[in-house]
Amino acid sequence: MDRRVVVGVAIVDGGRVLAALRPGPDGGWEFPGGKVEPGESDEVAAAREIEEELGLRIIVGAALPGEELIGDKYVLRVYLAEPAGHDWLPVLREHTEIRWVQAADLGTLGWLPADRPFLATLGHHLVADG
Ligand SMILES: Nc1nc2c([nH]c(=O)n2[C@H]2C[C@H](O)[C@@H](COP(=O)(O)OP(=O)(O)OP(=O)(O)O)O2)c(=O)[nH]1
Repeated sequence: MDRRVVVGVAIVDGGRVLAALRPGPDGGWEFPGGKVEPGESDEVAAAREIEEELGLRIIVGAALPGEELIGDKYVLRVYLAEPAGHDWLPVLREHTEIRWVQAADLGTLGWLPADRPFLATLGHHLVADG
């Protein structure tokens, strides 16, 4: 069976990315997002999940290179995005904490294992964006 895609959304604003803390024993810092539904594009899933989880409207951009396996059922892709506006009042429906993180601090968070390979490329992008 094909692996289902999980989209992680790297929401970038002013040289920082939004990291979110997933609670629980398998928790850790991650890119907010979730599973792509059958028939849904990655980009539509990304926008839907971010609206659902954080109440934030975003503009979805390019995927970072690569895919990472999560267990034996899922594969993680990470998409760049930016907030559609600057009037966001954060609501946390699935996460216990969020942080805007600059490139130099990316390595200090306890990221989920599948997210770590994306951090170097993301860091370059944040420096260019800042
Ligand atoms: N959203 C997200 N999930 C990640 C990342 N890295 C990583 O290993 N995961 C894992 C954690 C979860 O096991 C899985 C995503 O599941 P999820 O619970 O966010 O998916 P969902 O919102 O569609 O939830 P559900 O409808 O299935 O309950 O992928 C990441 O950066 N973002």
